[in-house]
Amino acid sequence: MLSQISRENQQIEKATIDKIFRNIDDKKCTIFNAGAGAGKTYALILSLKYAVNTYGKMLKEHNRQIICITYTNVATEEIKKRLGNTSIVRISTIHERIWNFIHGYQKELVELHLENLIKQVDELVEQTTNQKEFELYRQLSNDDKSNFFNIMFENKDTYYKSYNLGAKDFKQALSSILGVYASLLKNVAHFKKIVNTLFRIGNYKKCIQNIHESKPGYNEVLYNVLSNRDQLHRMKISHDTLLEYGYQMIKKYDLLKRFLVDKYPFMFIDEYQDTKEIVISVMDMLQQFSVDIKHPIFVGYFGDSVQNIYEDGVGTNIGNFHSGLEVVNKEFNRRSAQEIVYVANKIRNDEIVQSSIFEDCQGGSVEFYVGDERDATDFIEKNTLNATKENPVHCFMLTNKSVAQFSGFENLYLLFSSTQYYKTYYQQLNTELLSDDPSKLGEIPLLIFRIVKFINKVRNEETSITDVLTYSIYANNNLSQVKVLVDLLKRIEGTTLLNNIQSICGFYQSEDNLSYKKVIDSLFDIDESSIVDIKRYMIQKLYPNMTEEIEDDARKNVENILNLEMNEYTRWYDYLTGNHLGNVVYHTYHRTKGLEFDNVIIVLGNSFGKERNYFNLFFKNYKDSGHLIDEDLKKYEQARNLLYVSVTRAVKNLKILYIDDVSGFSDVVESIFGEIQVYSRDN
Ligand SMILES: Nc1ncnc2c1ncn2[C@@H]1O[C@H](COP(=O)(O)OP(=O)(O)OP(=O)(O)O)[C@@H](O)[C@H]1O
Repeated sequence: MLSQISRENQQIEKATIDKIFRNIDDKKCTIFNAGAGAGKTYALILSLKYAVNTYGKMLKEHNRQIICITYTNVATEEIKKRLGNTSIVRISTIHERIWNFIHGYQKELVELHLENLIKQVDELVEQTTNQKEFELYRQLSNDDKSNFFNIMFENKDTYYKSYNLGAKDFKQALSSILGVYASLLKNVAHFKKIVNTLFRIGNYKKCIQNIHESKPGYNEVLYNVLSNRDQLHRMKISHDTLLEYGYQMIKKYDLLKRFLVDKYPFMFIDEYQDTKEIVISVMDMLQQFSVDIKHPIFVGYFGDSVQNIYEDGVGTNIGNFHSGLEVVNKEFNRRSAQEIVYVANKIRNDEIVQSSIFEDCQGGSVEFYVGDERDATDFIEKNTLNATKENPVHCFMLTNKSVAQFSGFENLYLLFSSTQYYKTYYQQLNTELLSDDPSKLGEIPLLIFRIVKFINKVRNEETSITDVLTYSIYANNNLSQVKVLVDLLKRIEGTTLLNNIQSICGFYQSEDNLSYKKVIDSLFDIDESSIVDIKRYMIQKLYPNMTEEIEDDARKNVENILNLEMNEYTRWYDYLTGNHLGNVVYHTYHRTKGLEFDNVIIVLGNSFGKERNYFNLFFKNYKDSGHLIDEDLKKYEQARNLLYVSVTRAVKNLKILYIDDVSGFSDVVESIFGEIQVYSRDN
């Protein structure tokens, strides 16, 4: 099955690829927008190879390169593997690339950073003048405001040490220090908001002053790949700010544009649909500029607007940000059996109607069952009896919770999802707690990920030293010093995450080993490497709008997160890093993007995330979606895209268990998936 291609189809496919090659030659910016499994990633690799073979010598002679931008680090590695070794193609995520574009222009970057700091100060000062939490603070005279700030600044240590205490103890710890300003403690949550904001303003102002005075460490902006929060006052930026700075720099400096278009005449972007608009604008700026100076570059976008599953992706709007793109289509499917392609076309229901490129494309299967949520475990068990570790069944689960439960880290998931931050930004859990790309994890999950990764590596006898220690550490120590350090790291122990962190911090305090301190400082990457600071940081991030009523719960929840067994964290870590140990592999729908599996089970239902009516909204409006507007249209398209991405991962066999009633739209379900079968545990 899926092996024989007629000469005619071969030629049609070749013509599509040739069209892309011609556009590369003619520097005609192109969008290859084709359905799932059409071979876009494959075509991208062929295009890269073509550019290398045709232009490699010239590029090398002129010290020029080809750029390929991928959506995740995982995709970067995959393309590197498939392309093979070449120094001419630079493959990376957009963040790494943008940083590479701008990091050499530190004078200009620092200027931009300074402007940003001034803007941030203005915005924070504005908050103190109009937000309700600052009401009492506003009543102070200017002298009192600065006295209050000075007192708090001098007593920063006490403030932070007391930060995690209950409201009563917190007030007690601070009231004597505050003297006449103790009345500000009336509402502890408001008080903390006031002090944190004033500290931030103070930090930013200090940083502005240090930049003006050219103090050491203030003549350079740093980007930390493994952190997703800005520390502007420390001259450190993270992902979003990096893109913003990149955009601003390229917009402002023609010389930089000139350098970039000369250096990189070919740029390829994979999964364009989920790329941020600001990135497309950067590409557009560069291309327009290249035309103006008569050194045209080639920009090629590879993707599928219907596979846009992240809200900040450009999707169908790409034309608004990069105009004049030449569209190349391909309507063959290279991945799946005909039975799956048929279902995919039906879901997509637009002008792209795929047919398999293979003559022997029959023999796959699609089965649609209706059952109960309680049937899911049984359904999966019965349908995976023949699965093996080498040939597993891949189950896409409707909820993050069930993925976590089946993968062995349900408690961790439940604790995070019950925090204030993730209750508010529920949709973010998908990426911020479950992404296989560390750069997409949330701030606290990423901190914990780093710690768990570090502990796992330290405990694993096969880990090499260079994997745990940075170059600067082992290069600045002699062998016996490195041994002392490694022995110390190996003494870190504990059965819970908290025990491990306590053990790490214990040695930090008791041992006089500078290298150890450096390793731990860069591991935690917070103000101070102490358990108090970690807790405070977790509370601040997971409860950004703290009120007195929720303070106790917040503290308890953070304690519970820390008190979870290390084994559970290791299972979460294995899940994130794709270290699958069983015959059945569980996925969130989002994580399956770009992948393909012979046998797929999808557990499906009406709701998705916090949305009660999601997939049912899609099925109900399927026959007449033209009347939908605004939120409903957005939701309809999101549900369609996610369903499309999911079913098109299957190569041969697809089984769907719908865990809600489908009677209101059974005709649509049947027209897409065929006969509806009723699943019952007793059969
Ligand atoms: N020209 C080709 N020759 C041989 N195999 C191909 C070719 N094009 C694609 N394939 C194979 O077809 C399958 C689907 O291709 P690919 O993953 O590139 O599709 P895609 O369009 O990127 O899919 P999706 O959008 O669903 O992620 C892969 O197994 C790939 O190796």
